[in-house]
Amino acid sequence: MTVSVISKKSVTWIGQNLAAKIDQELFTKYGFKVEQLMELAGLAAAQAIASHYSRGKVAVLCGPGNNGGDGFVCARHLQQFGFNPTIIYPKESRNDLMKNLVQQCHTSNISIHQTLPNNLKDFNLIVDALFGFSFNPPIREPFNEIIKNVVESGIHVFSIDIPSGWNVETGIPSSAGENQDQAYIKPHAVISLTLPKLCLQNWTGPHFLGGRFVPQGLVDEFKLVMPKYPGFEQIVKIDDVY
Ligand SMILES: NC(=O)C1=CN([C@@H]2O[C@H](COP(=O)(O)OP(=O)(O)OC[C@H]3O[C@@H](n4cnc5c(N)ncnc54)[C@H](O)[C@@H]3O)[C@@H](O)[C@H]2O)[C@@H](O)CC1
Ligand SMILES: [K+]
Repeated sequence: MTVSVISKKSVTWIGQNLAAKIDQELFTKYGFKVEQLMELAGLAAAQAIASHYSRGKVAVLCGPGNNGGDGFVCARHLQQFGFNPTIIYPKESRNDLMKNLVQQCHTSNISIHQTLPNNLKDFNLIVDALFGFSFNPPIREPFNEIIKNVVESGIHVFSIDIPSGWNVETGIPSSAGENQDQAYIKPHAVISLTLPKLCLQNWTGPHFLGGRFVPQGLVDEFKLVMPKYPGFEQIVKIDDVY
């Protein structure tokens, strides 16, 4: 599958407040349910992974918030695409949305674990769906230890929306003068959702963009420049080529 490329300069790059505002309006003024957008976000992530990596064993790390929800949806679609996903879900959330996602994966025979498996080395890819645009450092346990182990494993990591542990606007903790003990994901590839966040502006690795669901009224209201998706595609790639 060939993914169309767009220029870095052809979209708006957004900070944490604007990302949260867009999110809120989608659910209030525009009447979306989180499940609807999460399904499209997780599907876009799975499509980006399938376009970029060979089929194999994938460990999907799911956090307690909606970024984690994207991870559960992504795992379901990866299974449909012929991958063999396993979910690692360290901090169970009590809300119905996450409970339903657990049930969907469980009944699809996708195994769900609380801690990293001992055989992590057997996995071909790790999907990072721990934290998205609502992450506020410093990172709390058990996530700091998990991220350290993931980085040490050397396995390629695909991050959803934001590499976990990064400050949403300033990027890796050390560059922001924050605590050096803070672990952070070093992604091999990323998919930004809706619009790319400021933390990735200087990042040069494979960068996908998905989340083709923002209504025109919201685009006009916040004066956003959205990606031009070709045809009926759900993902594009961001590059410096133009
Ligand atoms: N607006 C959009 O485009 C959409 C966004 N979605 C996803 O939703 C994400 C945002 O979801 P949420 O707002 O639920 O938040 P996140 O999933 O980014 O994170 C919130 C969770 O992380 C925990 N957390 C925050 N900082 C922490 C720290 N320092 N240490 C440990 N735990 C910490 C919080 O307690 C909370 O449970 C996006 O990044 C994206 O992945 C999609 O699901 C739907 C559409
Ligand atoms: K993430």
